[in-house]
Amino acid sequence: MHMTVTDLACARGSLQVLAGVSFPLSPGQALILRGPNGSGKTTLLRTLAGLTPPLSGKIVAEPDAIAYAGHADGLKAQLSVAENLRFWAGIFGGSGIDDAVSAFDLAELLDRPAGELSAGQKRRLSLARLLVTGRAIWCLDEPTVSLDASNVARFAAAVGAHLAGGGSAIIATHIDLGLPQADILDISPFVAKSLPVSDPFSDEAFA
Ligand SMILES: Nc1ncnc2c1ncn2[C@@H]1O[C@H](COP(=O)(O)OP(=O)(O)OP(=O)(O)O)[C@@H](O)[C@H]1O
Repeated sequence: MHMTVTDLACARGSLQVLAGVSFPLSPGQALILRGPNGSGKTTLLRTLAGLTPPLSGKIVAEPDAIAYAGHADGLKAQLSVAENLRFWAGIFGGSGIDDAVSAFDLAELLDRPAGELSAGQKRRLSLARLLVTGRAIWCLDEPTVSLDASNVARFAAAVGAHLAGGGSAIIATHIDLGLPQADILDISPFVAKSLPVSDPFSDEAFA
């Protein structure tokens, strides 16, 4: 599924962060966002995912094409691993949880409450939810935080399989994910002078 971003300007809180961001994203393509701390990678991903309205510009994609995974794991602590996955599969109308369980090696953890998992296990469960959404375009913000080397490789394999199936991904990361086919988008040239926004949008309700 294609996405086209044209001349996008994005804000966070009361400040404009990015201006003039344009890129196409094709089925099978991974785009790695690079840029120093505070340059606007999270802001761009949140805007693409619809959590923050753009100041101007266009994002053209099919409705309900995007799945977003941000810094927070977003798990239901009292529910088990299996219940969390089934919950999200129900929300997104996905076909089941087996592929997600296997891709992120969660079989041994299925009956454990999500709140009692280690940080890396929570992250694996959080990322596994992407597979149950059935959505084509993954917007991922620092997805490998808390993952050890073997689980970074597991994540890269899941992204590779998603791309091979015609999906696409935009990933903000400071590490090398081992995705040789990925393209790089350095957002530094698009960093806006910190202009105040006339009608600030508070996104804290989503936090
Ligand atoms: N909740 C917020 N309210 C207001 N401004 C914010 C908020 N979160 C971030 N910012 C500001 O928005 C700008 C862009 O931040 P953003 O988190 O998008 O950068 P980033 O490239 O993802 O950074 P990092 O690599 O540190 O994760 C920064 O100047 C930051 O201080």
